[in-house]
Amino acid sequence: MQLDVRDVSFAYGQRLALQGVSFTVQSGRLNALLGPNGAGKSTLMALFSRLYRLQQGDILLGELSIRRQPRQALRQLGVVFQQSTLDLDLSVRQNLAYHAALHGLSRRQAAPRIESELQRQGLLERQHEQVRQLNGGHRRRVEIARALLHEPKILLLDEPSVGLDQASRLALNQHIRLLCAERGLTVVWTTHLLDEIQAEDPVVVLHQGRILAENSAAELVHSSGTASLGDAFARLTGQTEAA
Ligand SMILES: Nc1ncnc2c1ncn2[C@@H]1O[C@H](COP(=O)(O)OP(=O)(O)OP(=O)(O)O)[C@@H](O)[C@H]1O
Repeated sequence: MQLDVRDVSFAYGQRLALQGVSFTVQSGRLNALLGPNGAGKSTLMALFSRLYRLQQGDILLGELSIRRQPRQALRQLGVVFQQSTLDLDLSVRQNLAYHAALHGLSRRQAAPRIESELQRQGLLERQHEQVRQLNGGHRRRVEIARALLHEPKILLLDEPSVGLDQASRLALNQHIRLLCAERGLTVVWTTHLLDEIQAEDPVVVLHQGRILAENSAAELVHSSGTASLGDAFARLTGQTEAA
């Protein structure tokens, strides 16, 4: 499912965080939303998930407008926030069951979905362990399994690899790509870590609340006449590092 951001602006009081932001997220792909600290990535995520109300513009999930059909639109969306929201004292399975109940799934509906998501995330054998026992990478996977329980078409991941070691970061990135390929999931992956982005990935570059570029990573490098995505990013934003 495609996601369209149309002329979205947002201010915290006098402070303008997003200014006339428009871009399209491609269906069934890992789309990178790239920007340095303060670019407006988290604000956009909060608008996608209706944590904040739109002040100007609209966001479309397929044909569904967040402004006009908020409930139906939200049903298409799974979200993993930057800060973990798992209950560390509950088991993996209990965390998922609790979330399923919040989404109005009966136990009978929830059980097979929980099984299949845990299987897909390679966590079925660990379902009865307390989340506290898991490492950072596995906790992220529990959150992803939980975000996919209601079978959304679009998954938002806000800086999902923050706090993970290099091996877990890579594994998580590959895992998400597999979900895109296997079930046509549309993913928005916000990051400031350029090595998580591959040449063919659609990339949106956000800087100081504005879109600076929207293209594949390879095209961004090509059109900026630079040698790497890091250099292209530096040229676009005037920064040497994305962080
Ligand atoms: N609650 C808030 N009140 C006032 N200003 C805010 C608030 N949240 C964010 N901002 C400001 O809005 C702008 C965008 O911030 P946002 O957190 O969306 O950026 P970001 O790209 O997610 O950065 P980071 O990677 O640091 O999370 C920044 O200038 C920030 O200072």
